[in-house]
Amino acid sequence: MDAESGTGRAFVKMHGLKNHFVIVDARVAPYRPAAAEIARICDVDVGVGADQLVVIEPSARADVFMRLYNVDGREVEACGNATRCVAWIALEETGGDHVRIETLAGVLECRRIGERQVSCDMGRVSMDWQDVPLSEERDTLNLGLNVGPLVNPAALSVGNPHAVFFVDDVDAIDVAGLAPTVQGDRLFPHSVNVGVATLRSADRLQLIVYERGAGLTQACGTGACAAAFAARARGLTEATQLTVELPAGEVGIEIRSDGHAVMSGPVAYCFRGIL
Ligand SMILES: N[C@@H](CCC[C@H](N)C(=O)O)C(=O)O
Repeated sequence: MDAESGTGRAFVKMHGLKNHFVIVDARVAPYRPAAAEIARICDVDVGVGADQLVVIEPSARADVFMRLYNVDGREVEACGNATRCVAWIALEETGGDHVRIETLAGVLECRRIGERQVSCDMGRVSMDWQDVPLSEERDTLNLGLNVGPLVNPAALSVGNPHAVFFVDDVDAIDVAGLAPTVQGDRLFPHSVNVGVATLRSADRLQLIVYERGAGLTQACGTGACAAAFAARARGLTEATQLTVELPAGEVGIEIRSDGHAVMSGPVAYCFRGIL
């Protein structure tokens, strides 16, 4: 099999709360797709359609290695919803209750918690400006960046970069219209996933995420981790177990005392095919 071309490869399409993934198993035959091919596969008009392309590779440190590409072809470090999907594939293969997934952001521990329900330790959330990364030293808790009604986000890394704005009513915000300006700010040398959140109660957040390289998605797992962590860091809540409501449904986020975010939520199969 040609490592550059996806033609003829089997894939499975899965989603985690309608965050859609084309998943290719490259544990036997290597697969390093070019940006144009990734864009074509993820384009629902000419390809399969997905928010990210996910490639499963062998790992020397964990059960599998998960490689992630955004629609624009950029390889990215982390994806919460894809982690649950790949974990479910590995859990079905092993029949066990626990799998380890290596990513560019580290090795993630994942557990079966029900039928097509997975819990993943997404690692330590960082508010160090160099980890996000930002282009210069700033207070990441109060970044002081304003774009229209979006004011003063927190900046965080969940392996990948996030800016989280808290607003009174997320439904009143034109997230798709405003987020590209945030992403283009010189503070974010690698761009950023933009989350807009409203605290609905002490342990419940509503969140919309405009993802880097994918735009508005129905759910973003790392975005949910970032919003829950930021809500606590800002002192908006003291809850350590939060429910995050995304357009397509809910994930549970536990913020552990060691700073790790543990995300729990569903996975679903859509269909299988040949590229
Ligand atoms: N949908 C994901 C995040 C995917 C990567 C993101 N677009 C980035 O560029 O960092 C999730 O569920 O976390």
